[in-house]
Amino acid sequence: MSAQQISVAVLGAGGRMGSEAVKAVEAASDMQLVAALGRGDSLDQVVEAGATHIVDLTVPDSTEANVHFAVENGLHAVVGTTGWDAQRLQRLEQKLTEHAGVAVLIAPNFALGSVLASAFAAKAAQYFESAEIIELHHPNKVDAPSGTAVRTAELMAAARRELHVPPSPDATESQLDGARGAVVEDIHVHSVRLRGLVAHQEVLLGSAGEQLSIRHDSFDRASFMPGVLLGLRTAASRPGLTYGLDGYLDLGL
Ligand SMILES: NC(=O)C1=CN([C@@H]2O[C@H](COP(=O)(O)OP(=O)(O)OC[C@H]3O[C@@H](n4cnc5c(N)ncnc54)[C@H](O)[C@@H]3O)[C@@H](O)[C@H]2O)C=CC1
Ligand SMILES: O=C(O)C1=N[C@H](C(=O)O)C[C@H](O)C1
Repeated sequence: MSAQQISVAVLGAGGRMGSEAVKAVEAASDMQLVAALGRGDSLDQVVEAGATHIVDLTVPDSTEANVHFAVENGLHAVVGTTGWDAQRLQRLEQKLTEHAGVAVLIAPNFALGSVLASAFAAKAAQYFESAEIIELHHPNKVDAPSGTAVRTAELMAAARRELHVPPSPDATESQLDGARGAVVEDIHVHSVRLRGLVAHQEVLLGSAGEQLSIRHDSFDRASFMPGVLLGLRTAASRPGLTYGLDGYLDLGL
């Protein structure tokens, strides 16, 4: 093993994403897969195997404990699992202050096109009256709205606040529960679950007489793997918490 090799443990290795990540790490000449864990496996295996990095692609209920374990053991973590709300992020930041030099990347979406689409949407949301998000996924997804949609809404809302853009106009007075979707920081988010889909998102922006749609489609989970590898290659040089793969990219937007 060369000195520069990254020793990776994949958590959630039997899942849709985890199994892709196992293949991607095995195919990377600068990485070595040292452990592949599924539900019920002891995290101690990660340390015993000599991992320097973990990739977490598990479930929202498990990810926080997995990442805290990694940090406590001095391992860098690249995390794609959803469920990282403000409280979890805050607890993780606190934990990282006790373990200087350890890096965690929480990436709601590893696909470069998706990261770009969210960044474009945030910029564009400053210039339109109305802004809503539709996310569309395979029906086996356990969470709604998607982590990507939540992050996109947060970025859009922050950008709109910066320019004092008022909330989107909406005259709805009565509705069936859920008819207007979930509301994330004033942005309505609609979740579609449909057999045949993988991971898709459309941001709709409207002003008088015009509409801009910003759409991204992942047709295959291979689309997420360059981002996973980028995360693994970059993490050690970016100690502390990074939320969003855009934090490792120079998007200049
Ligand atoms: N950031 C990104 O680009 C992407 C993120 N995701 C997210 O990744 C997560 C996984 O998605 P999928 O692979 O589609 O789900 P999945 O259900 O196919 O895979 C999850 C796997 O984790 C295993 N698991 C559960 N708890 C575990 C634990 N404590 N230790 C080890 N393994 C454990 C399960 O048995 C299962 O095999 C979801 O939160 C999903 O939203 C999915 C696609 C892209
Ligand atoms: O569960 C999925 O499939 C995906 N999950 C992530 C999310 O919730 O945003 C990333 C991508 O959308 C695929």
